[in-house]
Amino acid sequence: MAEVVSERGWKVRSHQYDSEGDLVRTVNANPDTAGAVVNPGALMMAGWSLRDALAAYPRPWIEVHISNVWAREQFRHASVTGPVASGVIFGLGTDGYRLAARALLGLVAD
Ligand SMILES: O=C1C[C@@](O)(C(=O)O)C[C@@H](O)[C@@H]1O
Repeated sequence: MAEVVSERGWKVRSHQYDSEGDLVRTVNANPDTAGAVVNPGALMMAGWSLRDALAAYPRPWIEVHISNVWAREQFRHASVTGPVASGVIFGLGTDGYRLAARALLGLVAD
C-alpha cells in the first residue's frame, strides 16, 4: 500500500487493534488523512460504534476483507460498516489492500 500511494506523496499510518474502542479512537483521531483502508474483521457484523465513527470520518474509505465473506457462513453476509464505505473489496486475499489503495488514489482529488 505504501508503494502504491507514494506516487501522490502519501504516507501510510498503520494501526491494528483487537478492541473496538481503540479502533473508534483511531478513526476519530485521524480526520486529517487523505483516506482510509479498513478491515473491520468480525466488527463488520456488529460494530455499531465503529460504524458510527467511520460514518463521521470525513474522507473516502474502503472496506477490505481478505476472504470472500459471501462464500462463508450466512452471518458474515451482512456488514454494518460496508454501507458507509466508499467501496468494499472482498475475497481477493491481501491484494485487496493494494487494490483499495489504488482505488483511494482515484477517489481523492489532487
Ligand atoms: O476477522 C475476519 C476476517 C475478515 O475480515 C477477512 O478479512 O476476511 C472476514 C471477517 O468476517 C472475519 O471475522
